[in-house]
Amino acid sequence: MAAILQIDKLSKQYADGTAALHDVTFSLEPGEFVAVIGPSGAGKSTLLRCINRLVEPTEGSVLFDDIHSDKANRRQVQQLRRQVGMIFQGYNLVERVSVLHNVLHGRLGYMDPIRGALGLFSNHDKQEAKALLVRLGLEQQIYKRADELSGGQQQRVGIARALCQKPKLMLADEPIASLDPLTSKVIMDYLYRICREDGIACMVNLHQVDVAKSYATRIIGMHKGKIVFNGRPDELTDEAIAHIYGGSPVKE
Ligand SMILES: Nc1ncnc2c1ncn2[C@@H]1O[C@H](COP(=O)(O)OP(=O)(O)OP(=O)(O)O)[C@@H](O)[C@H]1O
Repeated sequence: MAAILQIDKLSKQYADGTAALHDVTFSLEPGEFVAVIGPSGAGKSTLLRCINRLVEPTEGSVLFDDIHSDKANRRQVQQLRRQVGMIFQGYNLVERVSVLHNVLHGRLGYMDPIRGALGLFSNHDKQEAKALLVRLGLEQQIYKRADELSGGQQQRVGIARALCQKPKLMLADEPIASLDPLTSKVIMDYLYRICREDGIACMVNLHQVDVAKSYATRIIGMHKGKIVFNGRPDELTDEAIAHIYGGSPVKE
C-alpha cells in the first residue's frame, strides 16, 4: 500500500541550538495507528509539529499525500493542515464558546475566511458537527460552554473538532497526559475506534508504554531526537524499552 506519510532524513535545530530531531526517517501507511514513545525531550512533539508545519524543519523532507510539506506554498500548507487533524494535551478549545462552535472550528480551513470569522457555518456543517458529538457521547453537552466540561469531555470535543476537518491523518500530542487512568482509557478507546472505523491514520505521542502497547499497531521509540525503535508492539521487549528510555544498546 502507498504510504500516506513519508518522512526522510528530518532534522530540527531550534534557534537556541537545541538539536531536537536528527535524521528521522519513517513512513506511515493509511489506517495505521502508531504510538510514539520516548523520554521527555526526546523530540516527540517536535516530530509531530514538523509534519503539519507548526514547526519548520531544518533539514529533510515530509511528504504527505503528494504534498511536499517542506516545499509547500501557503495554499498547499493550508491544504495539508485541513487534512491533518491535531489533538493537544491541553485540548486548545475556545473556552467561552459552545461545544458545537468549537467543533465547527474544524471546518474553518474549508471556508471563506470572512464567513468563518463571522461564524456563518452551513446547516450541513452543523449537522455533521452534531453527529460527531453524538458519536463521542456528548449529545447532552452540545450547547454548553466548553469550559463547563470536564477534562475528558473537553478532550472528546478536541477529537470531534479534529474529525470535523475530515482528516486523512490524525496527530495526537500526549492526548491523555492531563487525565486520570479511567478517563485516559475512554479517550484512547474513542480515538482508536474512530480512526480505525474511518480509516484515518493516527500518530499519537504517549508517555505510557503500557497504553502504547495496548492500542498501537506499530510503535516508534525516540531517544535524543533519533528513532531507536520502529516495530510491532510484541517486538517491544524490556530491553528495547530500556534502550528507548535509557539509551542502552539493543543486543543483536
Ligand atoms: N521552541 C523551542 N525552542 C528551543 N528548544 C525547544 C523548543 N521546543 C522544544 N525544544 C527542545 O527540543 C527538545 C525536544 O523537545 P520536544 O518537546 O519535541 O520533546 P518531547 O519528546 O515531546 O518531550 P515531552 O515528552 O517532555 O513533551 C527538548 O530538548 C526541548 O527542550
